[in-house]
Amino acid sequence: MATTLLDLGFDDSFSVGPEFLPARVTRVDRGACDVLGADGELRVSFSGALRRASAQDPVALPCVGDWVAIDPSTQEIVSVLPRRTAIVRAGVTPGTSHGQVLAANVDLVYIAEPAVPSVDLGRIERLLALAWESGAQPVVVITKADLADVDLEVVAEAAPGAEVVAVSSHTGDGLDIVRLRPGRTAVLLGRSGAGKSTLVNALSGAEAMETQAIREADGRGRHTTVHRELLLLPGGGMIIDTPGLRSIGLHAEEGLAQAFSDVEELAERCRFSDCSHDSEPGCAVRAAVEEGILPERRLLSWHKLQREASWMASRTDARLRAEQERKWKIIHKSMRGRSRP
Ligand SMILES: Nc1nc2c(ncn2[C@@H]2O[C@H](COP(=O)(O)OP(=O)(O)OP(=O)(O)O)[C@@H](O)[C@H]2O)c(=O)[nH]1
Ligand SMILES: [Zn+2]
Repeated sequence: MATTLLDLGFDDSFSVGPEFLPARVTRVDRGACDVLGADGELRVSFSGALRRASAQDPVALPCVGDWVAIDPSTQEIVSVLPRRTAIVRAGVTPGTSHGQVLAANVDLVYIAEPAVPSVDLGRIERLLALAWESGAQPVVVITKADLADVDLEVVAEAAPGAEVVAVSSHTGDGLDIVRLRPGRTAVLLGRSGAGKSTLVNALSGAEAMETQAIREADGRGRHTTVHRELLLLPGGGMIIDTPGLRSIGLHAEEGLAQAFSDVEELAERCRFSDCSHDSEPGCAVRAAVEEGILPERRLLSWHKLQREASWMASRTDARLRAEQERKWKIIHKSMRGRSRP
């Protein structure tokens, strides 16, 4: 069965000029991309204009999941189409755009959290903030559900607005709930060892991702899922597996507000509109904790992630700029190397 643009998630909201071909990025490395289009797979490079634009602003670089316009005569990407959703690594300060887009045009964010040793609600909350910030719909996926019973109600309390499901890639339980309709794209987030690759393999019914055995065989050990890849699943739908996002920073103020919509709602009744729910008089959030309406853990989490978000905001801009400049130096060096006779 041939893959159509619709199967890849293309719709009226994306458009390219008549002289260009639309295609979806499945992988990016060293200034080139693998893309999938109506005519199948292609390896394409970046046009000069795109290189220049990306040097100014790394967010202009194509990333996995992007829809791009290809010039068929040069096999180059001439532009990245406006993203419907974007998972961004901390560093995008509002008003500037020094950051890194990890995945684009994702419909669902699967937050994988293993049932064992124990479900870490704090990590789920942090990834939920990131997910909400992306514009995609989060789903909390408790993995390895064959190993422990998890109270999904407790998880749901930490995840207002998100569906919570339990799956086992080993027994197949719950897999049907996370299967995707054709044209839909999910990205998997979660710490290393959460069972992301195993879940992708279970959904694709094949060894689509590098397995741990291979990783160990090549002597590099674990944590070496190097390439972000967009995979077409056999029953339709696409899944993006990113490297273990353990250190993903938080820069998601709106996302935080949504991940903590219960706290935000209570905060409307605080005496001060800028209440930090700390020691201010008339704090409705602390009152709710005292009355047992809001779990204290939720308020502590909220404090922790708020602090982290503002710390990231002050720190990441400079660091990311340096990182991107270094990257571009390497790319420019390799381009110079290539043009020598
Ligand atoms: N019992 C059980 N074990 C699982 C399940 N899913 C994954 N595992 C095991 O958990 C370990 C880690 O799984 P991976 O799929 O490699 O985890 P990952 O999230 O891809 O890890 P990184 O690539 O490091 O980010 C492996 O030993 C898997 O066999 C499951 O549903 N049940
Ligand atoms: Zn308050």
